[in-house]
Amino acid sequence: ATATARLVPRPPDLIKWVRREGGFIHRGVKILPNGAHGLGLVACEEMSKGSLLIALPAHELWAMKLGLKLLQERAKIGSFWWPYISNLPETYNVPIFFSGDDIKNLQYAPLLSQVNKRCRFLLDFEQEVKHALHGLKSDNHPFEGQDIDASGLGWAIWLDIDTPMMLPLIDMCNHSFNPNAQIVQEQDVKNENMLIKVVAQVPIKENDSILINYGCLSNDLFLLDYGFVVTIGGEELVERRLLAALRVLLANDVEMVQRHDLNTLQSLAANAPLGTEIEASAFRTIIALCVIALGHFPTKIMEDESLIKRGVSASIELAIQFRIQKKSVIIDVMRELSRRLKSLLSKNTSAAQS
Ligand SMILES: C[S@@+](CC[C@H](N)C(=O)[O-])C[C@H]1O[C@@H](n2cnc3c(N)ncnc32)[C@H](O)[C@@H]1O
Repeated sequence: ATATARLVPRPPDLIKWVRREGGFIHRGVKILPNGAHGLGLVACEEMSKGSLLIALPAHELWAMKLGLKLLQERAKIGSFWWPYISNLPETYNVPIFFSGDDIKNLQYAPLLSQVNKRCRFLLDFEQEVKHALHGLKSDNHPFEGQDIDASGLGWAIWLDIDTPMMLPLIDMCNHSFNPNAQIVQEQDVKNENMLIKVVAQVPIKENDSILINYGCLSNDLFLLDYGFVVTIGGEELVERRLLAALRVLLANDVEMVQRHDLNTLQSLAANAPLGTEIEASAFRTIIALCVIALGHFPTKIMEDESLIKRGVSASIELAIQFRIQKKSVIIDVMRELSRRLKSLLSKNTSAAQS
């Protein structure tokens, strides 16, 4: 999503519209371009922890299922929802819009099965809607004569995947796993309606982006639902629980295991806590798991690179880059563990010789 790729090139002012409709927006909150993330909300002044940044006015449609309703509204220029809808990206760079060739190029099983499932659903749905609308005159047509196809439905449904709500302005917030703001829902004291607010979770400095956590999703789902991936690979070389589990499984001396606390067993820095032999077996097992994981990819990195060179759509390039990154993380782990294994074994040999 970029600043220019809106449904309307010069959309009406969303902030003004939300305020006019009774919503609250902190005076320091602005919509600004946010690099490769498209538009985003930015703090133009310091805000303390707990500050109310946005409160949407209670409105039955804020919490309404989107989908077809959005498509219906998209047809009505100047409708109540127009300032919101016209600010939405025209399309989303997500695999729902992949073509058949793109899907073949992707060749990555977990994503492919999701894409196929969704595409099949959209295509079936397109047929059903077409059937129901067949022969309707335009003055009777619920979508004002708009052609309702799988891609339009995909556009509408995309918005509905994780947040089954219309959240004008709030949905301008970009994602981070270290968010500085969060969405809270509160019952309005005056009536039954839910109030939806964004509140600063930590102190926010001037010029900071206002970021919320979209959820603890896997990168596969981030790519599928939002068209981006977050940095992969953590600070640790080996997942701590996996390391502890392997050390314990491979050990045959219960007492020796019991002499160590869980933190030590989970730590790669704790040098071979159960002895060199167990440590070497644990490293070999992890290296073998890496080999199996690499074997599950249908392509080699070189093939991925040549696919990109041949020229593919932006979404496919992102998916392929993601696949390359995943493989690189695995290869780096194998390389580092092999190095550690070698040094472990050589220390062992020199200890035995002396
Ligand atoms: C709910 S919208 C956020 C507003 C959006 N940036 C815009 O310009 O309308 C979600 C989209 O923002 C972008 N985005 C949000 N967080 C991101 C992140 N951490 N990295 C990359 N892109 C991100 C992606 O394009 C995603 O599909």
